[in-house]
Amino acid sequence: MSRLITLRIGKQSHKFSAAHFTIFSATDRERLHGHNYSVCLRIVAAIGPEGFSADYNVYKKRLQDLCDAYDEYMLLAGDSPHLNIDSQGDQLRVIFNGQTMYFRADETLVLPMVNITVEELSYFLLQRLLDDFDDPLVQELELGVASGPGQEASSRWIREAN
Ligand SMILES: Nc1nc2c(c(=O)[nH]1)N=C([C@H](O)[C@H](O)COP(=O)(O)OP(=O)(O)OP(=O)(O)O)CN2
Repeated sequence: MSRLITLRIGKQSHKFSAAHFTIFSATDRERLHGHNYSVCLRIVAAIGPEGFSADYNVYKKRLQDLCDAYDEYMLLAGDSPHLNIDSQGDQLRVIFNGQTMYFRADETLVLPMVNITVEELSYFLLQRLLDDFDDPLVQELELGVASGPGQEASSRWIREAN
């Protein structure tokens, strides 16, 4: 039987500030606003022979890099069926329900998700973490994103049994 432990990582610096609007339906959306999103990670891993499991410094750095990559951007849901997004010189033109909005292209990220919600962000950031992940001791990862205190969603990866 392997000895499993749980590591929880979520430093104060593991956050990013971004602007967005949640889309509720084809005709209903929030006004543009921002959040200080915070990101945390739960790691379930087998303990190794040296008395530690996953080196948390590695994951602290990975979370920080992820947060830095999305900090101070306007986030748009590139897979939303309700948004029409096209490039107009140095601007992105976004049409929602007949309303047109323009955002600076270099300050906007169009992300592959259907909505900019904590649910979608947690899944997206977890996939980015898994993109170059190769720690055989790790059995489970759960990445949480909070848009403020008390409102968080998380997405989970579990290693498949061989
Ligand atoms: N299931 C989800 N529901 C909602 C999400 C989400 O990501 N997943 N997001 C939002 C809003 O973007 C966001 O929460 C804004 O809400 P609002 O109440 O205006 O303000 P705060 O988040 O700052 O929360 P306070 O309680 O007012 O401090 C909505 N729903």
